[in-house]
Amino acid sequence: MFDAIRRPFGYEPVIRKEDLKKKDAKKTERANNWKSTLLRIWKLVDEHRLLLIAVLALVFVSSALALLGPFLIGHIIDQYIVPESFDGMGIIIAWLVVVYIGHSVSLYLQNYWMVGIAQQVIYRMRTGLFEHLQRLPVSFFDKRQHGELMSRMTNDIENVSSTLNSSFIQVFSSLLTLTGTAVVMLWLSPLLTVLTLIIIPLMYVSMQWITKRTGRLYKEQQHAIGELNGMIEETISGQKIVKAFSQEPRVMEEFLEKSERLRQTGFWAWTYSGFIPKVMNFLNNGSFAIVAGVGGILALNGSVSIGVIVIFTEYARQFTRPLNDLANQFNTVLSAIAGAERVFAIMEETEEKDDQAVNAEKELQGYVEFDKVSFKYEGAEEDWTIRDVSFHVGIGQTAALVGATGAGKTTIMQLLARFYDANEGEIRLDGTPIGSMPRETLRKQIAFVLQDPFLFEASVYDNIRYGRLGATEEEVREAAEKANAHEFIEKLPDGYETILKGDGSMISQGQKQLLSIARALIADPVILLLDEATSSIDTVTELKIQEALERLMVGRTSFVIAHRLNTVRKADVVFVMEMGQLVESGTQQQLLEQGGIYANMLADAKL
Ligand SMILES: Nc1ncnc2c1ncn2[C@@H]1O[C@H](COP(=O)(O)OP(=O)(O)OP(=O)(O)O)[C@@H](O)[C@H]1O
Repeated sequence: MFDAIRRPFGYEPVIRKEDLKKKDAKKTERANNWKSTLLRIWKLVDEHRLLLIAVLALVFVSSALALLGPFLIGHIIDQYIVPESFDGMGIIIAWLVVVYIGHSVSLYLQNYWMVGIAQQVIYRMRTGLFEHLQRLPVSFFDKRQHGELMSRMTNDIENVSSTLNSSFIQVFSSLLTLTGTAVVMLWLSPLLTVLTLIIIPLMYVSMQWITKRTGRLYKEQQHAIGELNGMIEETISGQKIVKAFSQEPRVMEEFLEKSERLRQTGFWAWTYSGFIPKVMNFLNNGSFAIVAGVGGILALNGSVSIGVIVIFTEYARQFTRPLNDLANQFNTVLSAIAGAERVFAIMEETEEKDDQAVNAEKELQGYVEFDKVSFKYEGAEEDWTIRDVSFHVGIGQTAALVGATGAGKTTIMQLLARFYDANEGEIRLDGTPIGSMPRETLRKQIAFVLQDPFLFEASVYDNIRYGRLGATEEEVREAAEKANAHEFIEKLPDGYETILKGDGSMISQGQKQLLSIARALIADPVILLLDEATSSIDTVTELKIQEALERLMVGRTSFVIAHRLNTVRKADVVFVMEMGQLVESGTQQQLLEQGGIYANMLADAKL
C-alpha cells in the first residue's frame, strides 16, 4: 500500500531494501571505549562542580513541582469543587500559581547555568583541540584528510555541545519525572496506573516502526546532502575549468539528478518523522480516554475521586513526554560520546617534540651538512624516499637541486626544516644536529618561497607580515619594494590594505611569488628554500622575480629546486637527485665535463 502512495513522489529508485540493509549495518556510530570517554568529559564538567550541583538541585525542584501541580488541581477538585465549598480555595490556587511560576523559574535557571557550563567545556575542548593540532607533526596531517579534521573541529564538537547543552538536563529530569510520576500514581491508584502504563508498550512498538524507517531515511538524506554539497563545492571552486571545457550542461544535469534525489529522500524523511507526534498524540488520547472512562466507572462506585482521575490524566500526559525525550536523546548522546572520543583521540596524538633543546640563543650562520641521511615517509610502501644522502653547503652559498619528478628534492628541503625527522644519519646546521635545536629556533632561520605560495584571506600587509608578525608598515613596504612587488600592490584597489582572496585568485601566479619573496625578505632568514616556478610566467614578471630572488639570496644559504638553466648555472653547487639518492654533485661546469646524468639531462632538454 505504501508503495502506491509513494509513487507520485518518485520514491522507488532512491531507497531499495538491499541498500537499506547495507546502510543499516552502519548504525549510529558508537564509541569504542565510552566509559573512559565519559570519564574524560565528566572531568571537564566537574570543574564547574558547584554550578553543576545547583543545576541538579534545580532539576530536582522542577521535577517535584511538575508533580505537585496536578496534585494540587486534584486536591482543589476533591476538596472544593465537588463538595461546592469554596472557602480557602483561593489560597490553594495561589499556591498553584506559585508552583507553576517556581517550575518555570527553575527550568529557566537550570537551563541558563547548564548552557554556561556546556559552553565553557566546549570552549576548552575546541581550544585544546586546535592548540594540539598546531603542535602535531606534518606527518599527522599527511595521514588524514582535511575534511576529516574539519569534521572533528566542527561536527564532533558541535555534537558534544548540543548534548551538554540540553541532553544532560533532559535525561536527568526525564528519569526523575518518570520515577516520581510512577510512584505517586501507584500510591493513588494501582489499577489506574496499570491502565495509564498500558500505552507504553504500544508506544514502543510504533516508535520502533517509525524510527526504523526515519533513521534509514535520515541517513539517506544526509548522504544525499553530502553528495550535493560536495558537488556544489567542487563546481564552484573549479568553475573556471567547468567553463573552459563547456561542461555547464553536464554539471547542470548532475546537479539536477542529485538535487532530485535529495528532494525525494527529504520528502520521505520528513513525512515519516511527521508521523511521530501524530501517533504519540493518538496514543495519548487513547490513554486519556481509557483513564477517563475506567476512572469514571470507578468514581461512580466510589473507589476513586474525580480529583484523582484528573491527576491521572494529567500525569499520563506527563509520563509520555520524558519517555519520548529519553528515546530521542539516546542516539544523540551516543553519537556525542563517539564524537568526543574522536576528539580525545586526536588530542592524544604525540606532539612534535623538541628532545634535547639546546643552543636556543645561538646566532646561526647557515652552514648545512647532510650526513648519511636516509628517510622514509610513514606508511610509504616503497624503499627509502631519501637514501644515504651526504653533502654540505657553505655559508651564503646557493645549492641547486635537480632531478626527475619524485626524485626527493622537496623531501630534502622538508627534512632540513624538520617537517619530518630523518630515520638515519644526521643533518647539521653550523655543526649542531638540527634534532637538538628547538624547532622554533630552526624554522625562524628558514624561509620558503614556494611555486604556489599560500596566501591568507587577509590584507596584502598582513600576508607579507606573516614572515615576521612584528614588522612595521614601513618595513613591509621596504620588503615589497625589494621584492619588486610594490608597483603592482599600489595598483590594487586598496593598495596594501586590499584583502586578498584565500585562493589568491585575485592576483597572478607571478605576483603571488613576488609577495612570497617579500614575505621571506621580512623574515630575514639565514636559510632560503626555493621551489622555482615551472609554470611559464610572462617575461617581464619573470625578470622581476629573478631580480627579487637574487636580492633575497644575497648572504643566505639557499637551496633551490631549479627548473631554469640559468639558476643552475649561477648556483655554487648542483646536486643531482635520482630515486632518493644523490648521484652527482659539483658546479654546473664540473658536471658537464663529467658527462654523467646531469649532462644527459641537459642534452635531453629536461631542464
Ligand atoms: N607526504 C608524503 N607521504 C608519502 N610519500 C610522499 C609524501 N610526499 C612525497 N612522497 C613521495 O616521496 C617521493 C619523493 O617526493 P618529493 O616531493 O621529494 O619529490 P620531488 O623530487 O620534489 O618531486 P617534484 O619535482 O615532482 O616536486 C615521491 O615518490 C613522493 O610520491
